[in-house]
Amino acid sequence: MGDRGNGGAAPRGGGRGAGGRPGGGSGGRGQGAGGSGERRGAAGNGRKQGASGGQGRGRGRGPSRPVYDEARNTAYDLLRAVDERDAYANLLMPVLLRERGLSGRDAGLATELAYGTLRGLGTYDEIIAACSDRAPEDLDPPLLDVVRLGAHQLLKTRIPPHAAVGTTVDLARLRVGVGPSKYANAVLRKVATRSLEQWIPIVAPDPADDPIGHLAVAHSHPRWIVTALRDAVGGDFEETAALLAADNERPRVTLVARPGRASAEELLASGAQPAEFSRYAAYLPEGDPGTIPAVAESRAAVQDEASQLVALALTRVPLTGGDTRWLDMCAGPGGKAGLLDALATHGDTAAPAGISSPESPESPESPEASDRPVSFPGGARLLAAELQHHRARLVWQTTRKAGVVTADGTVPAWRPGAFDRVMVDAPCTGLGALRRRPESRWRRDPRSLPELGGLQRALLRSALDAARPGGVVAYVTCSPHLAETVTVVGDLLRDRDDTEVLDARAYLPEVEGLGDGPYAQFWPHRHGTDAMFLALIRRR
Ligand SMILES: C[S@@+](CC[C@H](N)C(=O)[O-])C[C@H]1O[C@@H](n2cnc3c(N)ncnc32)[C@H](O)[C@@H]1O
Repeated sequence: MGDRGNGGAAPRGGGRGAGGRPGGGSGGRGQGAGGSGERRGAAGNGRKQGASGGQGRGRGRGPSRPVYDEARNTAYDLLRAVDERDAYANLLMPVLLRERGLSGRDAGLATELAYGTLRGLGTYDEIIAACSDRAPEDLDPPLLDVVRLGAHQLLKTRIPPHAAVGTTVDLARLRVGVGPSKYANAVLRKVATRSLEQWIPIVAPDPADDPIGHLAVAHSHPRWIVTALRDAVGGDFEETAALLAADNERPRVTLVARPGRASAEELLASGAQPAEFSRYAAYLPEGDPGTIPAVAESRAAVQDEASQLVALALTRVPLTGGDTRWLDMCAGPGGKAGLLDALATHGDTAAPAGISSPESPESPESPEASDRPVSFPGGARLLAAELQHHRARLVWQTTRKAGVVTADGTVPAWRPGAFDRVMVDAPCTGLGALRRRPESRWRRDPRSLPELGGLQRALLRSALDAARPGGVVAYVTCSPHLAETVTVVGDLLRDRDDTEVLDARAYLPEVEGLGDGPYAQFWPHRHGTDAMFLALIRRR
């Protein structure tokens, strides 16, 4: 293919244009796969097929009736809902699976196809463009989604090419129309002529000319996100590529055993596997977490390990004086509040080596003389605040002893200096959790950064005011974007002489590779966690 010149991976059609780039420059590369605007309604006239592979159907192309494949139709419906209704894939998919009675292999296939297609569509659109005389953005969005689904199966799964093409053409016939199905067939047969590794150098910009554009296409991320992540890892392109690749992997399911209510050992006995970092965590290799008794009874929950560790780090900072009043200022839907509530009540019952209990003989006589991490003994109470009432209700459901209020953290409903420890898990772009929300990279918009930055600064300012002298604040984002992390903290603290930044890494002795300090930055490619950022700030 000739000079691409445009460089950024962004979805070319289907209305998911966040961070998109103009045009697409796909003209003239096609080899004649024409399309038709013909479109039909929903599925309904095909023969139903239970198995997901689409093999052994003993039919030729053309006049035979298309086979209805529940897994692929479900994946397709999810893609359409994401496009048409701005649905959240991770919320809608479990509903669709339940409604359609899909479980086991078929549920796994539907999920993999939908999520994988959403993650990879930046790359797939470039390849589709190279195989067609029509730019993806000029296709009818339903047809584009079908072709993307087919491309994903051909390029990123072990589904045999004939099954990937055959089932996709059937899907197109049933859901989009006979004419479009011919177009899908022609394009996918061309896509199938090369592997993903062979297509990348053809469709992506030369890395020597445009390294950001190359990574954007090769790893299916919008260009602005590649730039932001490159900056966040310190400018190293190899590490950026590793991070982008990790964003395209399915995240493992991590459980948290809430202290005093469950233990990691109990989760292991229920089929989970030992976790790498948190003493309260366990990994669930397969199956529905809701079937684990401790999870069903809210004594345990699904929670990324970095989320657990930033909450733990806040509780490990030694304090002078009382330590009974904690605040979670942005608590909804309640993941960190659930853990903080249990820690406040029962204490850090499973502290790792390197963390002493405040009473232990090796502790300094006055813990406040040292910044050495300590394990909290229990006996505090959490107040959880959340702006949105429906999210505050979720916090109320997930906590046991905490007080829960619907409140704007920037307009405090509490008096200044009221708390010993404050968590502010600020609203952010969520660039640290792209693995979890497959469509989110295409929805995020860099233009939201200034507004978010203003809110993040206001919340951190209010959190510092809410902490008493000697108290401690954790500023957390699920984004490594520098504009949401070090810039926010740096800007705010420049004007305040009543604060001291602690080395957050010292409170996470079980984790290496958290950066140069004083902040701690988790990474999917290093730790297998979300890219969570933590700053610990002591109020003087
Ligand atoms: C990143 S989420 C918090 C996640 C939560 N800590 C957890 O672990 O489940 C940020 C939350 O802040 C809430 N929020 C946004 N603006 C707020 C404000 N001014 N005051 C309090 N909460 C706010 C959002 O509604 C959202 O629920």
